[in-house]
Amino acid sequence: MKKINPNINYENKVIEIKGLKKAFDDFEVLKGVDLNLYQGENLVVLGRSGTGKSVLIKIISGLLDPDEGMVRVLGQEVNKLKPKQLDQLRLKVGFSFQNSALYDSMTVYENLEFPLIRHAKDMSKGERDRRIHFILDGVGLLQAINQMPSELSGGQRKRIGIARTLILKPEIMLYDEPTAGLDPITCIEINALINDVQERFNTSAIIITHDLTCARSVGDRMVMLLEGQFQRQGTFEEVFNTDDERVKMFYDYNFVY
Ligand SMILES: Nc1ncnc2c1ncn2[C@@H]1O[C@H](COP(=O)(O)OP(=O)(O)OP(=O)(O)O)[C@@H](O)[C@H]1O
Repeated sequence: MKKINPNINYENKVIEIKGLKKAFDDFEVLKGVDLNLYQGENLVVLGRSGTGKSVLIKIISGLLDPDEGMVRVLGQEVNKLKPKQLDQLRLKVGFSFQNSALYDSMTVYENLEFPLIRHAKDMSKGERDRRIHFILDGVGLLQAINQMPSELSGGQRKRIGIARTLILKPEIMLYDEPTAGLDPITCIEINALINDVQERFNTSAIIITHDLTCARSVGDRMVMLLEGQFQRQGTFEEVFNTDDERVKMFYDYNFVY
């Protein structure tokens, strides 16, 4: 269970969402979602498969347009931005995908250098080198710097994927199912890393997960998407202390086999 985090700034909303709606044909996925992410906070978004968690994250990162509602990220309304402004904003929002998607033909070093060459064109080779060492040290994998992704375990690849997202120093991290497909011990390590990233790099984060052990250990707050809306939110206990059968089923699925 996570301790109360004194570093969250509840005066500063880094993401603010109001009345967000999104449908595909006549299937309404998000039916008027309100959500705030505060600076320094790790917010967990829970929900069964197909409830619209990924759609939410895609709208936040400007990959999908909302049908209705307001989505403000770092003070900017995402769907009102011109393509160049959106590109600039995206550099401040790190997206850690489910399958870390490293480039197999590049070493760990080259995987981390690639986004810097592309997006930080003024950075000298020496600065890039220092940044890569700093970030790799931060995720505990400096020793893997010259290895190929194929030589790493699933958990290590996940760490490098997170490192690659961190390399551009994002203010917000979006983690999509960070522990999916990992064994329980590696899950614990990734959960610890997510908390470490929050502390060391001062990031705010949205973590999408089905894994309640992950939710409980990384979430300062959690919200549960049920039938297109956040119907439960608060601490882990506040979310799950309910007679709502839909919520109980979600809990039982995780802890009772
Ligand atoms: N581009 C799209 N076109 C049509 N339907 C879509 C599109 N993207 C998502 N959907 C539908 O929206 C619903 C929510 O999808 P989403 O991927 O957000 O679910 P999820 O909660 O992330 O699920 P999971 O936990 O399985 O990843 C699904 O029914 C999906 O089929």
